[in-house]
Amino acid sequence: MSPNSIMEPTTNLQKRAYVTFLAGNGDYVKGVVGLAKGLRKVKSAYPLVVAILPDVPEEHREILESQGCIIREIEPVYPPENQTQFSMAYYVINYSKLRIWEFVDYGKMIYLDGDIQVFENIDHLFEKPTGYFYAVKDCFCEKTWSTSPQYQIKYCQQCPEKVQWPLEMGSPPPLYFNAGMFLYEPKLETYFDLLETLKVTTPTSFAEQDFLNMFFRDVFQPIPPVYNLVSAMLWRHPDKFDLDEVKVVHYCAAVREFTVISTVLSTY
Ligand SMILES: O=c1ccn([C@@H]2O[C@H](COP(=O)(O)OP(=O)(O)O)[C@@H](O)[C@H]2O)c(=O)[nH]1
Ligand SMILES: OC[C@H]1O[C@H](O[C@@H]2[C@@H](O)[C@H](O)[C@@H](O)[C@H](O)[C@@H]2O)[C@H](O)[C@@H](O)[C@H]1O
Repeated sequence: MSPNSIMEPTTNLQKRAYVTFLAGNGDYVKGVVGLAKGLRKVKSAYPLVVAILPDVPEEHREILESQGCIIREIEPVYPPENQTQFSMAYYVINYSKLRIWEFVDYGKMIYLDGDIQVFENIDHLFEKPTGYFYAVKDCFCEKTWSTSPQYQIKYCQQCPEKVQWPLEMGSPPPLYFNAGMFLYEPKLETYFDLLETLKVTTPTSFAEQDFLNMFFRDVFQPIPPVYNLVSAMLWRHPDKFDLDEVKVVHYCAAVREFTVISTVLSTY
Protein backbone atom coordinates (compact mmCIF):
# COMPACT_ATOMS: atom_id res chain seq x y z
CA MET A 1 0.00 0.00 0.00
CA SER A 2 1.61 3.26 -1.05
CA PRO A 3 2.22 5.79 1.77
CA ASN A 4 -0.27 8.27 0.38
CA SER A 5 -2.99 5.64 0.54
CA ILE A 6 -2.74 5.64 4.37
CA MET A 7 -6.10 7.06 5.40
CA GLU A 8 -5.13 10.07 7.54
CA PRO A 9 -7.81 11.67 9.72
CA THR A 10 -8.60 15.14 8.40
CA THR A 11 -6.42 17.62 10.26
CA ASN A 12 -8.14 20.84 11.16
CA LEU A 13 -5.34 23.22 12.10
CA GLN A 14 -7.85 25.50 13.80
CA LYS A 15 -9.28 22.66 15.92
CA ARG A 16 -7.84 22.82 19.42
CA ALA A 17 -8.37 21.02 22.72
CA TYR A 18 -6.85 20.27 26.10
CA VAL A 19 -5.85 16.66 26.63
CA THR A 20 -4.99 14.58 29.66
CA PHE A 21 -4.08 10.96 30.32
CA LEU A 22 -5.87 8.51 32.64
CA ALA A 23 -4.86 4.96 33.56
CA GLY A 24 -6.15 2.48 36.14
CA ASN A 25 -9.18 2.49 38.44
CA GLY A 26 -7.70 4.61 41.22
CA ASP A 27 -8.17 8.21 42.36
CA TYR A 28 -6.61 9.94 39.35
CA VAL A 29 -10.10 10.11 37.85
CA LYS A 30 -10.90 12.63 40.63
CA GLY A 31 -8.03 14.77 39.41
CA VAL A 32 -9.33 14.63 35.85
CA VAL A 33 -12.84 15.63 37.04
CA GLY A 34 -11.22 18.55 38.89
CA LEU A 35 -9.32 19.49 35.73
CA ALA A 36 -12.53 19.43 33.67
CA LYS A 37 -14.29 21.61 36.26
CA GLY A 38 -11.34 23.98 36.45
CA LEU A 39 -11.22 24.49 32.67
CA ARG A 40 -14.97 25.11 32.68
CA LYS A 41 -14.68 27.56 35.59
CA VAL A 42 -12.06 29.64 33.76
CA LYS A 43 -14.35 29.62 30.71
CA SER A 44 -11.94 27.86 28.36
CA ALA A 45 -13.24 27.81 24.79
CA TYR A 46 -11.89 24.31 24.18
CA PRO A 47 -12.92 20.81 25.25
CA LEU A 48 -10.93 18.37 27.39
CA VAL A 49 -9.99 15.12 25.66
CA VAL A 50 -9.11 12.25 28.03
CA ALA A 51 -6.79 9.60 26.60
CA ILE A 52 -7.65 6.51 28.65
CA LEU A 53 -6.01 3.11 28.90
CA PRO A 54 -8.33 0.08 28.56
CA ASP A 55 -8.14 -0.51 32.34
CA VAL A 56 -10.20 2.59 33.15
CA PRO A 57 -13.57 1.25 34.38
CA GLU A 58 -16.88 2.06 32.67
CA GLU A 59 -18.08 3.92 35.77
CA HIS A 60 -15.12 6.31 35.57
CA ARG A 61 -15.69 6.82 31.82
CA GLU A 62 -19.32 7.74 32.52
CA ILE A 63 -18.29 10.20 35.22
CA LEU A 64 -15.89 11.90 32.79
CA GLU A 65 -18.50 12.03 30.00
CA SER A 66 -20.96 13.58 32.46
CA GLN A 67 -18.34 16.31 32.94
CA GLY A 68 -18.26 16.98 29.19
CA CYS A 69 -14.96 15.20 28.58
CA ILE A 70 -14.24 13.58 25.20
CA ILE A 71 -13.06 10.03 25.93
CA ARG A 72 -10.49 8.39 23.63
CA GLU A 73 -9.26 4.90 24.47
CA ILE A 74 -5.60 4.33 23.63
CA GLU A 75 -3.37 1.29 23.74
CA PRO A 76 -0.46 1.31 26.22
CA VAL A 77 3.05 2.21 25.04
CA TYR A 78 5.90 0.41 26.75
CA PRO A 79 9.62 1.25 26.66
CA PRO A 80 12.08 -1.36 25.48
CA GLU A 81 12.88 -4.18 27.94
CA ASN A 82 15.19 -2.66 30.54
CA GLN A 83 16.59 -2.86 34.06
CA THR A 84 16.02 0.85 34.68
CA GLN A 85 14.96 1.87 38.16
CA PHE A 86 12.41 4.59 37.37
CA SER A 87 12.23 7.35 39.95
CA MET A 88 8.71 6.01 40.60
CA ALA A 89 7.98 2.42 39.51
CA TYR A 90 4.61 3.34 38.02
CA TYR A 91 6.23 5.84 35.64
CA VAL A 92 6.45 3.02 33.11
CA ILE A 93 2.80 3.56 32.18
CA ASN A 94 3.41 7.24 31.48
CA TYR A 95 4.99 6.33 28.13
CA SER A 96 1.40 5.79 26.97
CA LYS A 97 1.10 9.60 26.85
CA LEU A 98 2.90 9.36 23.49
CA ARG A 99 -0.39 8.21 21.90
CA ILE A 100 -1.68 11.81 22.04
CA TRP A 101 0.47 12.68 19.03
CA GLU A 102 -1.95 10.51 17.05
CA PHE A 103 -4.84 12.93 17.70
CA VAL A 104 -4.22 14.66 14.38
CA ASP A 105 -7.83 15.75 13.98
CA TYR A 106 -6.62 18.59 16.22
CA GLY A 107 -4.14 21.20 15.01
CA LYS A 108 -2.85 22.12 18.48
CA MET A 109 -3.38 20.59 21.92
CA ILE A 110 -2.33 21.49 25.45
CA TYR A 111 -1.50 18.41 27.54
CA LEU A 112 -2.20 18.61 31.29
CA ASP A 113 -1.53 15.88 33.86
CA GLY A 114 -4.52 14.72 35.89
CA ASP A 115 -2.89 16.14 39.06
CA ILE A 116 -2.97 19.66 37.64
CA GLN A 117 -5.51 22.41 38.33
CA VAL A 118 -6.13 25.45 36.08
CA PHE A 119 -7.02 28.59 38.06
CA GLU A 120 -6.90 31.14 35.22
CA ASN A 121 -7.70 30.90 31.53
CA ILE A 122 -4.67 29.88 29.43
CA ASP A 123 -6.40 29.60 26.03
CA HIS A 124 -4.07 32.35 24.73
CA LEU A 125 -1.21 29.83 24.69
CA PHE A 126 -2.79 28.30 21.56
CA GLU A 127 -1.78 31.49 19.68
CA LYS A 128 1.93 30.72 20.17
CA PRO A 129 3.89 30.36 16.89
CA THR A 130 3.72 26.84 15.39
CA GLY A 131 6.71 24.53 15.00
CA TYR A 132 7.80 24.56 18.63
CA PHE A 133 7.22 22.54 21.82
CA TYR A 134 6.20 24.81 24.70
CA ALA A 135 6.61 23.69 28.34
CA VAL A 136 7.82 24.88 31.76
CA LYS A 137 11.31 24.20 33.15
CA ASP A 138 11.36 21.58 35.90
CA CYS A 139 13.15 21.76 39.25
CA PHE A 140 15.93 19.32 40.24
CA CYS A 141 15.85 19.92 43.99
CA GLU A 142 13.43 17.20 45.12
CA LYS A 143 14.58 13.80 46.41
CA THR A 144 13.10 12.23 43.28
CA TRP A 145 16.22 13.58 41.53
CA SER A 146 18.62 12.10 44.11
CA THR A 147 20.36 9.81 41.57
CA SER A 148 21.10 12.72 39.20
CA PRO A 149 24.43 14.62 39.11
CA GLN A 150 22.46 17.86 39.33
CA TYR A 151 20.97 16.87 42.70
CA GLN A 152 24.30 15.61 43.99
CA ILE A 153 26.01 18.95 43.42
CA LYS A 154 22.84 20.91 44.38
CA TYR A 155 22.59 22.44 40.88
CA CYS A 156 19.15 23.49 39.65
CA GLN A 157 18.31 25.16 36.31
CA GLN A 158 15.86 27.36 38.22
CA CYS A 159 18.83 29.10 39.93
CA PRO A 160 22.03 28.45 37.91
CA GLU A 161 23.54 31.50 39.60
CA LYS A 162 23.53 29.72 42.99
CA VAL A 163 25.63 26.65 42.19
CA GLN A 164 27.73 26.96 39.05
CA TRP A 165 28.00 23.82 36.89
CA PRO A 166 31.66 22.72 37.43
CA LEU A 167 33.86 22.81 34.32
CA GLU A 168 35.21 19.33 35.17
CA MET A 169 31.67 17.97 34.68
CA GLY A 170 31.56 19.22 31.11
CA SER A 171 28.75 21.42 29.78
CA PRO A 172 25.69 21.97 32.00
CA PRO A 173 22.59 19.87 31.23
CA PRO A 174 20.38 21.39 28.49
CA LEU A 175 17.17 23.12 29.60
CA TYR A 176 14.76 20.44 30.85
CA PHE A 177 10.96 20.68 30.98
CA ASN A 178 8.35 19.13 33.21
CA ALA A 179 6.18 16.86 31.03
CA GLY A 180 3.05 17.44 33.09
CA MET A 181 2.01 20.35 30.86
CA PHE A 182 2.95 21.23 27.28
CA LEU A 183 1.60 22.85 24.10
CA TYR A 184 2.23 20.66 21.05
CA GLU A 185 1.02 19.90 17.50
CA PRO A 186 -0.30 16.36 16.89
CA LYS A 187 1.28 15.00 13.67
CA LEU A 188 1.42 11.40 12.43
CA GLU A 189 5.00 11.89 11.21
CA THR A 190 6.06 12.96 14.74
CA TYR A 191 3.98 10.17 16.28
CA PHE A 192 5.63 7.41 14.25
CA ASP A 193 9.06 8.99 14.80
CA LEU A 194 8.43 9.03 18.59
CA LEU A 195 7.47 5.34 18.63
CA GLU A 196 10.40 4.30 16.43
CA THR A 197 12.89 6.37 18.45
CA LEU A 198 11.54 4.93 21.72
CA LYS A 199 12.34 1.41 20.51
CA VAL A 200 16.06 2.27 20.41
CA THR A 201 16.24 4.56 23.45
CA THR A 202 17.37 3.23 26.82
CA PRO A 203 14.81 4.21 29.47
CA THR A 204 15.97 6.53 32.28
CA SER A 205 14.70 7.67 35.70
CA PHE A 206 11.95 10.01 34.55
CA ALA A 207 10.66 7.70 31.87
CA GLU A 208 8.70 9.49 29.12
CA GLN A 209 9.61 12.90 30.55
CA ASP A 210 13.31 12.24 29.90
CA PHE A 211 12.45 10.79 26.50
CA LEU A 212 10.34 13.80 25.46
CA ASN A 213 13.08 16.19 26.63
CA MET A 214 15.60 14.35 24.43
CA PHE A 215 13.23 14.16 21.45
CA PHE A 216 12.11 17.81 21.48
CA ARG A 217 15.37 19.35 22.70
CA ASP A 218 15.89 21.49 19.58
CA VAL A 219 12.35 22.93 19.50
CA PHE A 220 11.63 23.25 23.24
CA GLN A 221 10.58 26.81 24.11
CA PRO A 222 10.36 27.50 27.87
CA ILE A 223 7.24 29.31 29.09
CA PRO A 224 6.95 30.90 32.58
CA PRO A 225 6.40 28.71 35.68
CA VAL A 226 2.96 30.30 36.19
CA TYR A 227 1.71 27.92 33.45
CA ASN A 228 2.76 24.78 35.34
CA LEU A 229 3.78 25.55 38.90
CA VAL A 230 5.44 22.29 39.88
CA SER A 231 4.60 22.22 43.60
CA ALA A 232 8.24 21.96 44.73
CA MET A 233 8.76 25.47 43.34
CA LEU A 234 6.70 26.81 46.27
CA TRP A 235 9.34 25.84 48.81
CA ARG A 236 12.41 25.50 46.56
CA HIS A 237 12.25 28.66 44.38
CA PRO A 238 9.50 31.01 45.67
CA ASP A 239 11.50 33.95 44.28
CA LYS A 240 11.18 32.69 40.70
CA PHE A 241 7.49 33.50 40.26
CA ASP A 242 4.76 35.83 41.51
CA LEU A 243 2.10 33.76 43.30
CA ASP A 244 -0.54 36.33 42.24
CA GLU A 245 0.25 35.49 38.60
CA VAL A 246 0.04 31.68 38.93
CA LYS A 247 -2.48 30.21 36.43
CA VAL A 248 -1.78 26.47 36.66
CA VAL A 249 -0.71 24.45 39.74
CA HIS A 250 0.80 20.97 39.41
CA TYR A 251 0.27 18.92 42.57
CA CYS A 252 3.14 16.51 41.92
CA ALA A 253 4.50 16.24 45.43
CA ALA A 254 4.84 13.74 48.20
CA VAL A 255 1.73 13.70 50.41
CA ARG A 256 3.52 15.36 53.34
CA GLU A 257 4.10 18.42 51.21
CA PHE A 258 0.46 18.94 50.40
CA THR A 259 0.02 20.77 53.70
CA VAL A 260 2.66 23.28 52.55
CA ILE A 261 0.95 23.68 49.18
CA SER A 262 -2.53 24.17 50.62
CA THR A 263 -1.24 26.57 53.31
CA VAL A 264 0.67 28.74 50.84
CA LEU A 265 -2.11 28.74 48.21
CA SER A 266 -4.83 29.38 50.81
CA THR A 267 -3.19 32.69 51.72
CA TYR A 268 -4.11 33.98 48.22
O1 LIG B 1 -1.75 5.33 37.90
C1 LIG B 1 -1.70 6.36 37.22
C2 LIG B 1 -0.52 7.13 37.09
C3 LIG B 1 -0.53 8.26 36.31
N1 LIG B 1 -1.68 8.64 35.67
C4 LIG B 1 -1.72 9.82 34.81
O2 LIG B 1 -0.38 10.20 34.47
C5 LIG B 1 -0.12 11.51 34.98
C6 LIG B 1 1.34 11.61 35.40
O3 LIG B 1 1.57 10.81 36.54
P1 LIG B 1 1.88 11.55 37.93
O4 LIG B 1 0.92 12.68 38.08
O5 LIG B 1 1.91 10.56 39.01
O6 LIG B 1 3.29 12.17 37.69
P2 LIG B 1 3.88 13.35 38.59
O7 LIG B 1 3.72 14.60 37.78
O8 LIG B 1 3.10 13.42 39.87
O9 LIG B 1 5.23 12.87 38.73
C7 LIG B 1 -1.12 11.66 36.12
O10 LIG B 1 -1.31 13.00 36.48
C8 LIG B 1 -2.35 11.01 35.51
O11 LIG B 1 -2.92 11.91 34.56
C9 LIG B 1 -2.86 7.90 35.81
O12 LIG B 1 -3.89 8.27 35.26
N2 LIG B 1 -2.84 6.77 36.57
O1 LIG C 1 6.82 9.92 34.25
C1 LIG C 1 7.66 10.94 34.73
C2 LIG C 1 6.86 12.08 35.34
O2 LIG C 1 7.76 13.16 35.49
C3 LIG C 1 7.21 14.40 35.95
O3 LIG C 1 6.97 14.34 37.33
C4 LIG C 1 8.06 14.45 38.22
C5 LIG C 1 8.89 15.68 37.95
O4 LIG C 1 8.04 16.80 37.99
C6 LIG C 1 9.98 15.83 39.00
O5 LIG C 1 10.66 17.04 38.76
C7 LIG C 1 9.41 15.91 40.38
O6 LIG C 1 10.44 15.99 41.32
C8 LIG C 1 8.61 14.65 40.64
O7 LIG C 1 8.00 14.76 41.93
C9 LIG C 1 7.51 14.48 39.63
O8 LIG C 1 6.89 13.24 39.87
C10 LIG C 1 5.92 14.81 35.23
O9 LIG C 1 5.24 15.78 36.01
C11 LIG C 1 4.97 13.64 35.05
O10 LIG C 1 3.93 14.05 34.16
C12 LIG C 1 5.70 12.46 34.43
O11 LIG C 1 6.17 12.86 33.15
